[in-house]
Order: sequence, then structure tokens, then C-alpha cells
Amino acid sequence: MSTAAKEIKLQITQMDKVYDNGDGVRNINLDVYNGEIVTMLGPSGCGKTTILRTIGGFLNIDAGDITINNQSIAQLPPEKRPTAMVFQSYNLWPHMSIYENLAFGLKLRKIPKDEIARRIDAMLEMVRMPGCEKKYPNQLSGGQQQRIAIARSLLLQPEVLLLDEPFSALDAKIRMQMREELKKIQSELGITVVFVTHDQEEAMAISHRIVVMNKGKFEQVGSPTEVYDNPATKYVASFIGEMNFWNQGNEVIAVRPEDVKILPGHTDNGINGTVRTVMILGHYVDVNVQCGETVIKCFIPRTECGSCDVGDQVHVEFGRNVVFPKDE
Ligand SMILES: Nc1ncnc2c1ncn2[C@@H]1O[C@H](COP(=O)(O)OP(=O)(O)OP(=O)(O)O)[C@@H](O)[C@H]1O
Repeated sequence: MSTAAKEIKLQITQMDKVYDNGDGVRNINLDVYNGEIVTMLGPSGCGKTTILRTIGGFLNIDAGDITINNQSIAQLPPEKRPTAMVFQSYNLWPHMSIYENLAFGLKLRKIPKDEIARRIDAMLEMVRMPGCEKKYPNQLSGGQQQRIAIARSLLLQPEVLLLDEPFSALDAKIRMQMREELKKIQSELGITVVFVTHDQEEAMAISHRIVVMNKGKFEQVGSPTEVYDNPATKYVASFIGEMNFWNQGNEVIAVRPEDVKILPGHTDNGINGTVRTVMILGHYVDVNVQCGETVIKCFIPRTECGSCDVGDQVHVEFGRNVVFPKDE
């Protein structure tokens, strides 16, 4: 996304949505810029879907405001909001052909028939599903159905597209393809997207910015590189990617496996250990070193791991790292 286009499309201010049992989200503040993909990332129950539903109008908020293009949408029902939502299950109407599924929303908007046909044609091209107009949803694979569900939402030309774990029902390989395709479509159309997932790899792959959530609160909002390289809290450090934690006095040193060096022999003042496992994983080697009670994981380029064997006495050195207070 170019920085020139940094105008706020969606703004959430001091928003609360609390369920009767006290669960929910409180004091949520978030700006989403035009043409940006922002991902809500966090474990089950942290409040991602709650926020997405308040944007889409499927849940009423208790406090604060939500605006799109500077207009409050908080009191509007879902169908009056300039948003479209895609769910985990594809939600296509089984008794309608793909064409009818896609045309439905456009007909409601009284778009002329030939214009509907033209838009559907172009959209099917975009989601790489040309020629499937006459098929029915049950004649398509899961990935194909989800492409149609995304196409149907995009045809409504929403200001903000809301995606709730849209790929989680698909197998790993199709998921990866769908991520790439979504990113391509998003940048071609320049559409603003709020995406929800509990999969950190998916969040890293598709987002301009990630909101890392924990128990109804934002722990960090930043680009994938920022949250990976400079996690704001220990929680973020452990949730995103692999991380070693080494206790030292009142501090905890967090260091990525790729930033740990293994050197032969023990030293007087360093961190000494014994090689526990060596796993060759393609172009890199995953080496676990037992250092006292702690196992330190190291990723080493294969070319640099010539003679590393289980049982070797070694010491480790930390490169780039982040330090947190111990009791955080
Ligand atoms: N209708 C409801 N009534 C009461 N509590 C609810 C309701 N919906 C969600 N919650 C609670 O609110 C919290 C946030 O739920 P939410 O569905 O937003 O989490 P999530 O991060 O999207 O989780 P998941 O990944 O499992 O969908 C959870 O503790 C959940 O149990």
C-alpha cells in the first residue's frame, strides 16, 4: 500500500461490546487506512469475531463509535452499511446457480441486467473461475466456493470487506493459494479489508498491519515486520513465530532461533549446553541445545552446520534480541 493513500477509511473509537456474562471487548481504538489489509490475530475467544461483527452491524455496540469515510455507521443495520462480510462457511445459496448467487445482491440494487452480466463476467475472471455460471455450489470444491463467496461480496463494491477466518475450512495447500489470490485481488481493486484469523502465519502473509489480541485487548498493532522484530510484549513475542526465552536475573531475553549461534566447546561466562536434537529441514537445520533447564532452539543454514551432532558440548551466543521484565 502506498503511503500517499493514507486516508482513514474505517475508524473505531473507544468502542465497548460486552456480553451479558461480562465477556467481550472494551475500549477498542483502531484506524484502518484506505486500501489496507488489517488482520485481527489472536487465540480463540480473544474477541476478534466480536469486533468484526460490530463493524458489519451484526452486533450493537455498548459505547464508542464506528465510522466509515467519517460517517458513523454504528446505528445502521447490516444491509445499510457499506460493508460486506465473508464467513468461514461459504454461505452460498445451494438452490441457486453460481450466476444467481452472484446476481442476487445486484438485482436488489436494481442494476440493469446487462450490467449485472458484465460485472459477473469480469469478477469470475478476477477470481479465476470463468465459465462456472451454470454450476451449483455443491458442484464446486471448498476453495472454489469460497472464491465465489468472496466474488459475491466484492460485487457489492463495499467500502470495507470483512473476512472472518475465510480459509480455515480449506486444506493447507489451497489455503496458501487463496492467500496469494486474495492479496492479488485486494491490491488490484485497492479495497480495504479487515481480516480475522488465529493463524499467525496467515496474518504475516497477507497483512499490511496486524492487531495482536489477547483477552479482549490489543497487545500490539504493527506491520508484520514490526510485530516479528520488535514484539511489544512477551505475549506477542511468544504468539508470533518461534521464540526462545532465556531467564537472566530480573529479565527475560527473547531471541529468535535464527538469531542464535552455536559454537563448539564450553566457555567460562557464556551459556553452555549439550546438543539434544539435530533435524535437517531442507535448507536449514533445527538444532535444540539443552542449557540447564532450558532448551534453546537454533535455526542454522545447512552450510554452516557441518559437524553438529547430538551430544556435542557447545555454547550459544544470542544475536538480535528483545528484553522483557521477568514478571510481565
Ligand atoms: N453471544 C455471546 N454471548 C456471550 N459471550 C459471548 C458471545 N459471543 C462471544 N462471547 C464471548 O466473548 C469472547 C470473545 O468471543 P469472540 O467470538 O469474539 O472470540 P474470537 O477471538 O473470535 O474467537 P474464535 O477464534 O473462537 O472465533 C469469548 O470469551 C466468548 O466466549
